[in-house]
Order: sequence, then structure tokens, then C-alpha cells
Amino acid sequence: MATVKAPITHVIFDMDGLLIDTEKFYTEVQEIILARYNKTFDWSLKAKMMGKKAIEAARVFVEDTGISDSLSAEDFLVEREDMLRTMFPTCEVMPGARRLIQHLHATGVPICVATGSHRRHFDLKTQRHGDLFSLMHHVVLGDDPEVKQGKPSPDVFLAAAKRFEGGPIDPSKILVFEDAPSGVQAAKNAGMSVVMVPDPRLDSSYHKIADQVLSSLLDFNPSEWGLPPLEKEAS
Ligand SMILES: O=P(O)(O)OC[C@@H](O)CO
Ligand SMILES: [Mg+2]
Repeated sequence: MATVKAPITHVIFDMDGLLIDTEKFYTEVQEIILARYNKTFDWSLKAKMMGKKAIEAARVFVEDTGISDSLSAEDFLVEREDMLRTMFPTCEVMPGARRLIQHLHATGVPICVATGSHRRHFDLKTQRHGDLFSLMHHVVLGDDPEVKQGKPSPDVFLAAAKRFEGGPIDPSKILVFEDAPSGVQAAKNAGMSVVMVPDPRLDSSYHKIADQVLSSLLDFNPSEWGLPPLEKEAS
């Protein structure tokens, strides 16, 4: 029998870019705003913003692009909001997310979500996916009072570990799924194992600290982590 990487009992999912394809909306809106300043949005900046709380990502955006004298982080958030508000409810579930969530839920593995997104955005993004998110034991949001700092701080993952039944759960028994560099770092800072499912455009230097890197959730093999195996015929 193959050796188990770590004996996992609980699973925490990131949301944006991991369970649902909302990262493309942030990218699109940021490209539109930067074009006004004759600048282009690239993946090195994207890598620094993704996964963070809105205001933290906004500060990185205006400072890194050198537009902070013309546009404050707060005004940037107001400006992108009109576009995001109509885009978020149209988001799709990422490949393999539905199968994995349903499998873990059906086999009794406690699962939850830990996201940088605040409540208002979470509600817009999950509008059409309530069936899936209702399988989560709990959800920890970026504007939760216990989340003092966004990812890469471990706050959101430690709060998530506390709220499982019988919590706090030992971090070494928790597996986190993440797409963002800040999120992978946050999970490691919390002492948890992490499977990274990065966008292929993200520089591969960000893969290093993840315990496993997959190109899709469809490629995840629960047995490698001591989790109940997937049925071969499941789709
Ligand atoms: O933590 P996640 O769910 O990726 O959300 C962060 C969000 O603000 C987009 O980057
Ligand atoms: Mg994410």
C-alpha cells in the first residue's frame, strides 16, 4: 500500500479561484481600470493580490502600479464594485469541485470554507450554488471579527479549525485546498498541509511551499491523504 502523505481528518477549501471561477472577474475589472492609466495588469501583480482581503489587495494594486496619487485604494474598491456586482452571480463551479465536495460530505469528512471574500461578495458569488455550499459545516469570511489579518496570516484557517465539531482541530490533521500564493502561505503558517491548484499563468516559483500541486481538483486522489477513496465510476 502506498504511504499516506499525512493522516487527514478535516478539509478546508479556499473559495475564489478554487471552488468557483471568480478570479477571472477580478482580473478583467482590474485590466479595465488600469487601461485608463495606460498600464497593463500582469500575473506578477495578480499573484500578489489574489486571496487577500479586498482592502489589502486594493492597497497592493494602487501602490504597485504607481497610481495611488490618482486613485486611492478605497476609491478603487468603489469603482470596481459596479462591475463585480453583476459578474459574480454568473460564476461557475471549478472542474472537480462538485465531485470532491459531494464525495467528502457523503463519506462523513468534515469540510468548510475559509475565504478572503467578505459577506456581501460571498452572497453574490454563491447565489446559484447554494446546494453545494450548504454541504459545508461552516464558512469563515474575510470580514469575520476573528480574522484580524487576511492571508498570508493564518487567522482565517485557525478560525476555521476552531469551528469544526470538537474543535480546535489539530492543524496537522487538516488539509487545505488553495489556488493563491497568499493562501498557500497562510495554510502553512497555520501548520496545515496544503494542496495547491494554481492557475497555469501563475509563476511556478509559487508552487514550492505547497505539499502537492495539481492542475485540477479532478486530479486529487483522497487515498494519498488517508481520506476515503473515490468510487472509480464517480463523475
Ligand atoms: O480567499 P479566496 O476565496 O481566494 O478569496 C479572496 C478574494 O478576495 C479574491 O482573491
Ligand atoms: Mg483563492
